[in-house]
Amino acid sequence: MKYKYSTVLLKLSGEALKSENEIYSKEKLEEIAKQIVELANNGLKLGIVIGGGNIWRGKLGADINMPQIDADFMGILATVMNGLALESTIKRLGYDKVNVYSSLQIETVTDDYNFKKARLKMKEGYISIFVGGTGFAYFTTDTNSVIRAIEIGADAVLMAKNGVKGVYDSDPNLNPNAKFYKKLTHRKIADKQLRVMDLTAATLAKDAKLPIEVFDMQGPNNIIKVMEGSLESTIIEE
Ligand SMILES: Nc1ncnc2c1ncn2[C@@H]1O[C@H](COP(=O)(O)OP(=O)(O)O)[C@@H](O)[C@H]1O
Ligand SMILES: O=c1ccn([C@@H]2O[C@H](COP(=O)(O)OP(=O)(O)O)[C@@H](O)[C@H]2O)c(=O)[nH]1
Repeated sequence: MKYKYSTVLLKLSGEALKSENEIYSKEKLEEIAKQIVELANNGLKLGIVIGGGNIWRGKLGADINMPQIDADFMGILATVMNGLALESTIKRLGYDKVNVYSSLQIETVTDDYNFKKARLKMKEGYISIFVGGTGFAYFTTDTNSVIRAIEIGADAVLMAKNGVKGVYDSDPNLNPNAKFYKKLTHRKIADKQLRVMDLTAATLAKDAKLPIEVFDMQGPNNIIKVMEGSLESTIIEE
């Protein structure tokens, strides 16, 4: 199958993995992993950044009087758990060439990372799962997605949303008349404060001239469809 891209960085939020009451849905993990395996088997070079929002976000720290920096590191650890859950599901589906690279060195369960090694392994068909975010508090995995995309030489960041098909001029869940954008510049994201990623990530992507494609991953094979170019989405580029 011909895909639009040859190397991508796929950003998944933690929300994508959860069920109604559990931090993990077996069905959702399998649905995501199945598509990732098909894409990798068809030659797409895949880097994946996974968030931690199904388990913990730093902003929750305030609820328990926890300093932001401590709360953020809990969120960083949540991303490690999610990366291991995804790795295990991908391997259970029979695809063994997976590396989990963590910004926090956790030798027992993650691989040590340098971008040159990751690029070589990806040329051999290895999927790179990046966990631990940037490894710094006060950031989010959106920023880490842009950083890792630059490092692996990705053609684009594929930003998966849950139930929203792309970027609008306002929150479509609050404003039924929100206008959908098929195309946008990075600058417009910042200028119009469109909440689709944090401004640090948008600015970094603009400076690196890195395209971002925002799509809704909820839907049968939507991750495959967006790579084939057959899914309506928002493309952000200069
Ligand atoms: N301009 C916008 N375009 C699209 N979605 C927006 C916008 N502003 C706010 N939203 C809201 O942001 C939500 C996605 O939030 P986000 O934290 O990025 O989700 P995810 O956890 O999927 O990454 C959407 O469900 C939507 O309700
Ligand atoms: O570089 C990073 C990435 C993540 N986080 C923390 O980890 C949490 C989970 O990451 P994120 O919110 O990006 O996950 P997602 O919303 O994509 O599930 C964030 O709220 C932050 O508290 C962080 O401190 N630094």
